[in-house]
Amino acid sequence: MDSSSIHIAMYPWFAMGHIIAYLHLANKLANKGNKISFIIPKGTKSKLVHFNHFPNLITFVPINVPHVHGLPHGTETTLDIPFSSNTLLMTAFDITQKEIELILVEIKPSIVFFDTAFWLPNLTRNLGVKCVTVLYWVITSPSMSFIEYTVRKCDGNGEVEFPASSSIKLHAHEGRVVDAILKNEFGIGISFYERIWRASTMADAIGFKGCREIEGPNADYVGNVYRKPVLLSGPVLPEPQTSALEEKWALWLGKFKAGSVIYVALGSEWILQQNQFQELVLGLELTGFPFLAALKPPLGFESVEAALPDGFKERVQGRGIVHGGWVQQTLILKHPSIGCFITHCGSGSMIEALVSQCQLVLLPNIFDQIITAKLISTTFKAGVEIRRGEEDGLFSKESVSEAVMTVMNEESDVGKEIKVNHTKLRSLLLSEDLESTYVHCFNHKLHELLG
Ligand SMILES: O=c1ccn([C@@H]2O[C@H](COP(=O)(O)OP(=O)(O)O[C@H]3O[C@H](CO)[C@@H](O)[C@H](O)[C@H]3O)[C@@H](O)[C@H]2O)c(=O)[nH]1
Repeated sequence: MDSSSIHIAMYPWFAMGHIIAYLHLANKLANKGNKISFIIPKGTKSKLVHFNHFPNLITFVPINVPHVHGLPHGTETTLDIPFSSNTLLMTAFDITQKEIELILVEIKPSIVFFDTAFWLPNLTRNLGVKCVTVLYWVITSPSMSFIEYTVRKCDGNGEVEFPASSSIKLHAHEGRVVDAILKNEFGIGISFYERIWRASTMADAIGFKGCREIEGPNADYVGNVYRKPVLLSGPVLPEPQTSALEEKWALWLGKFKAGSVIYVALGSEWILQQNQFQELVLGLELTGFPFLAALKPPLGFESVEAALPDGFKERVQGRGIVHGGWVQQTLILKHPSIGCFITHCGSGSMIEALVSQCQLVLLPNIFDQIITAKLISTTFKAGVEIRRGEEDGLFSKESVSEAVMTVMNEESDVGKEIKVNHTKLRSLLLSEDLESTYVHCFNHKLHELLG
């Protein structure tokens, strides 16, 4: 390690969206010569090694996830459980505190990146060396600033000016999702918002994945609220995977003409109700386009096959697949046959979507996804949201098909406008200097934090 390199430890929340995004950042920082100790649940390693481009500098530090009553044995990430059980997994995450302290004492990093582990800054006080903590959010800054603004508005305490570009109107069902962030328990005796508040108050600096060109001054708003330095890492574009697309997908996708296949994936957490699962796949059928849907089995089902509508499999034979397992999303999005991506707008998928050539259809579920979907569909007009009931938030097969047809119909003016706007965002994100400048400044700021 040369004198300008830093030893950084990273401990993201046990969600693949967080872990993978942290690993992409680890690659960018390793490329600058820094050494990273990447703490992960031990069973996730096999899904992550392909993303590690600097095995000489990025070391996985596997830990055991403690068992918590109510979670299936062996649960390690949100991928393994329904969303409603995330609070139990968060309890398990909090129980790792002692093990994390022992690891930090042993490896003595100079900087620790963390997100939902609000207790982590306290642990670094006893390491015997200076250690700076960075609360690094892979959740976008418009989402975080929206939550902070909502809290301050309710308290009648809006002394920090809110970025006007982010004044967002929510439907009734979306408002309830934001309310849950503020009120529901997430881990024992603490809400998600209180976690955010404690972590932001305790950290030495707050970092965000993202760039001002797309997300505006939202990160600065959050920094001002907590009076903390803000670091922006830039979009942290995924590095190409070191593996090739699985042959079965390459062969299947290769059967269709360029830009004709709809790819659907709703991230690693969202488990649909059976009715919504069926409306989604029936909507795909209705479009008449070929499709590949990578979905978790709906609530109460062991497999996706068991939950399909009657006769569906036979009707879409040869042109549609509903797959219940993990797929190589970044490689699928690069396949020339894919023309449309129905995404839940998780921050990882969104960036992958924006740098792809696909038309975007948006189906958000939880709070940050809702804010991101509004930014992309309303501010940038680079995607179309699937219409849902104002009160119940439900979508129908007709609304799924309608959104897809809007962007896939070559005669549609809206579709054409969306393509142009998406191309602008893609060009911005892929422009030669954008990412390298952000990473350079981010690395520089880390050195400044160390004094
Ligand atoms: O079959 C799959 C499914 C997902 N992925 C990858 O897994 C990541 C998923 O990340 P993301 O799109 O961010 O979705 P979630 O895992 O659902 O994300 C959680 O974490 C995100 C980051 O905080 C939040 O934005 C989301 O709201 C939250 O659900 C992406 O890189 C995908 O490419 C695959 O490779 N294969």
